[in-house]
Amino acid sequence: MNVIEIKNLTKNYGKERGITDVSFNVEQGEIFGFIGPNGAGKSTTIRTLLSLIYPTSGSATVFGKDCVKFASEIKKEIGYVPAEVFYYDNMKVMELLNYSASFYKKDCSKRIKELAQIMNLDLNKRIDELSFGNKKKVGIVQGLLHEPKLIILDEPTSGLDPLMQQKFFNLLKEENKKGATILFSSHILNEVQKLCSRVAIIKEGKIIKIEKISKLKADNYKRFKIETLNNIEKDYFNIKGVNALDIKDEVVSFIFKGDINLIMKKLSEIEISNIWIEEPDLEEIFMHYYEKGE
Ligand SMILES: Nc1ncnc2c1ncn2[C@@H]1O[C@H](COP(=O)(O)OP(=O)(O)OP(=O)(O)O)[C@@H](O)[C@H]1O
Repeated sequence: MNVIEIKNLTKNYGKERGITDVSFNVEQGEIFGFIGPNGAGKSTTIRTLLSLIYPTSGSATVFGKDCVKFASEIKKEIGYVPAEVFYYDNMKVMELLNYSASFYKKDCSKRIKELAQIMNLDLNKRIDELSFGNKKKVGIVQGLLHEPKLIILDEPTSGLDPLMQQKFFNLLKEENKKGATILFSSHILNEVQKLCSRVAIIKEGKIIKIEKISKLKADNYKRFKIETLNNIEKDYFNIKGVNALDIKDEVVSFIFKGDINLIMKKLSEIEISNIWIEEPDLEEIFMHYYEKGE
């Protein structure tokens, strides 16, 4: 069963492009990633799903219900963590969370305390005393306190330190084990890979690929920078999977996609003095692979 079904969803902001003909489904029990560079249309898609904005054309359903017609009913089942959180500064964290909980007809007080403990959030602080990261944690607790069946997260990790990100990911995995379906939007491929089973990739308002993470992982993108002891022939690295090749004197750099053994063999045949192997960011992968339709 599909918890989310998005069909040919288009949203224009006047003459500005928002999203164009976006279609994808999220199955029950999935952790589904939604990735794309800044301005690609992730927030627009999510905000349309939540009826915070209305589609220009196309439709979407959540739990089989049209997201515009049944907006208020659907909202009770969704936990939403927005990309940016704005609060009334003079409220205490606990007051704010109790206020949020009052929209759901159940006692959320135990869960609020549990979540605050997991996320290391002081419930007695005033909102205006909190750092950006701690405000983000308030948004996370606010989104999860009613134990929603569908969790929608829009770039939720910005502002969280690596330890807290890990705790948050564990929390999401637990919610998922308990049965929650998760839509996780991000522009960081690496974090989506850690958590999700499938991803939709959006670029300039259009879905360009829907892929299993296992396939993306097999693609194994790496950025190489190598310092060689001798000058390298221009076409030495001209092999399948190598992109953005740049050779300047003894410094060679490129992005590689494919069987890592192939490139290691190539490297073992030349004398090198230094090497850096890093994860390319999503922008680079988009620029050098998806744009070319590889
Ligand atoms: N309120 C608005 N008015 C006009 N244009 C908008 C509005 N909100 C978004 N857009 C445009 O819609 C497009 C998609 O933006 P959106 O915020 O959905 O992208 P995103 O993938 O969430 O990016 P980011 O990671 O930067 O938040 C962009 O071109 C943006 O400029």
